[in-house]
Amino acid sequence: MNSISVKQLSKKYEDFQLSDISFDVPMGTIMGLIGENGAGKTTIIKSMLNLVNVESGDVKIFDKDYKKDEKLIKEDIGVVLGEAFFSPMIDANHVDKIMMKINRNWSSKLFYSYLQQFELPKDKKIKDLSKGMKMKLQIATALARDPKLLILDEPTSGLDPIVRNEILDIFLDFIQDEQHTVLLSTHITTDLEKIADYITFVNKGKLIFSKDKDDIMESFGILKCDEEAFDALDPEDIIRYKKQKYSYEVLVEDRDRIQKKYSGVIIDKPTIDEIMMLYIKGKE
Ligand SMILES: Nc1ncnc2c1ncn2[C@@H]1O[C@H](COP(=O)(O)OP(=O)(O)OP(=O)(O)O)[C@@H](O)[C@H]1O
Repeated sequence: MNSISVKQLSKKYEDFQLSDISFDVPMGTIMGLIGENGAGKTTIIKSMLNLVNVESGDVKIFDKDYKKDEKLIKEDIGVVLGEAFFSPMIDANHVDKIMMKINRNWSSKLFYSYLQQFELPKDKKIKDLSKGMKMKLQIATALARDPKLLILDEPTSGLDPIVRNEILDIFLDFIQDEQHTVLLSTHITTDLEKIADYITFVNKGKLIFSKDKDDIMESFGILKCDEEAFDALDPEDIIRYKKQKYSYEVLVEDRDRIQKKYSGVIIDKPTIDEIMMLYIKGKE
């Protein structure tokens, strides 16, 4: 069963068009949403949460319609959008009191256990917390509602590697029972290499791919060759390429097949960053 199913989502801003975005997130998995600044990641998340009006698209969360069943669905979603979420003048104790009143799924016990785990003070005003501490407080607040689905926009940006790893471990723990799901957007693709099951890549409002991460890592390759070998490549095998001074870097898919087809060429296993860079900056 899919926790999230997005079909042909389109949203237009004056200078930006999100076109026909479709992807599924199976229950019990972590999906990473990647793309450069302004690619449309936040717009996808906001559209799915019905925070902005879309031109078209069909979004199902827990198999329910995101607009018709919005209230019901949102009881089971923890959201971290990376924006100010409470008055800067209150502290974590106050957050607990407010959330207890407005959310029937709220667990103070869980909240305080996350505060302890994240080493967050209970009585320091939000305005006096560091950027990383503010983000951790938001994540603790989202988790303390005991949601089935966590949706986070750049949850680890600005956090040091140790805290980032702690947070990634929390996401991994969260999905352990196969009943919980995480969708997060990020620029830190190495985080996704560690924890994601699926990756959805958008560029300039268009879907490039939505795939199983292990398939991505096993299938894509960067072929390195000289001009003569490049000229001999079948254009169908070239996804994108970049010309260096004396050589070419070519993004290919199904690298074992390509390796057999062109003997003597070097094909490296790429990182997600390298795949992204070649898709965005490479020539077709
Ligand atoms: N409310 C708005 N009105 C007009 N344009 C908007 C609005 N919100 C976003 N946009 C535009 O939509 C495009 C996509 O923005 P979005 O925030 O979705 O990108 P993103 O992939 O999340 O980028 P980043 O990684 O920088 O957060 C940008 O060109 C942005 O300027």
